[in-house]
Amino acid sequence: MTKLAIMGAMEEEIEPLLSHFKDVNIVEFANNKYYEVNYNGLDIVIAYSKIGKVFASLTATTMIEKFGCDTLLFSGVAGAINPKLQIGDLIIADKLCQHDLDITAFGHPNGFVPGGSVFVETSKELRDVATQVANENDLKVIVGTIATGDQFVHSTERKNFIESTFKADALEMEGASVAVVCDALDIPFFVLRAISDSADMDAGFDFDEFLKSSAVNSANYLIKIVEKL
Ligand SMILES: Nc1ncnc2c(CN3C[C@H](CSc4cnccn4)[C@@H](O)C3)c[nH]c12
Repeated sequence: MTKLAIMGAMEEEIEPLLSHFKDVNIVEFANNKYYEVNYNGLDIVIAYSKIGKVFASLTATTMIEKFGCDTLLFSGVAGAINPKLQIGDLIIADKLCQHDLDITAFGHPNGFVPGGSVFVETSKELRDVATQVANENDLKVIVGTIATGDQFVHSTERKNFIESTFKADALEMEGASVAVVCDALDIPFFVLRAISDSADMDAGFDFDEFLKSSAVNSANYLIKIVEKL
């Protein structure tokens, strides 16, 4: 029986999801709150990790190892790199990387450490469900590469580095952590983001303006995917 983990990084990314459920049981653990619900017979654990790769790794690991989740979906917002991505647009990750992981001093490529890999792929099965839902609901969704790093990117210089180095389509601060954890624990996972800004000098202003509406875009699409699982 599937037990689903639904994760975000910020409260604003999870709040639009939690509002769909009643009878929520709250479990406090490791300085965080985990919300347990049952939806159409599906046991679901929902949490927002707090910002960044370390918190995201802790939450993803907890949802799998402590709560016994066997599938993990991430919903949230992201900065756009691919110019086809406008604010509010949806992107599903086919693979993710860490743009700030750098031991190039030892001849390794950006995003690589021994024992790891530059890119981690998401679950094709979950992506196929998502694509079917997008087609059924006439939703425009891009499938692409998402780059993760422990920084809010707000400069074209950093954005261009990420684009040229990883050919990434969007960037954020948690997805690749979830990818490494789920890959290591052999848990199918899926990362969905809606664009909140363009990671350039206006990113901070756009982010503040569009966080909520973009988080709702992602959450509404995710709920439709959950209903298909
Ligand atoms: N340009 C960008 N660069 C890096 N990441 C992002 C994201 C995705 N999320 C949003 C949030 C920004 S930091 C944060 C801190 N305090 C308040 C709000 N956000 C962090 O969880 C990563 C959207 N746009 C991004």
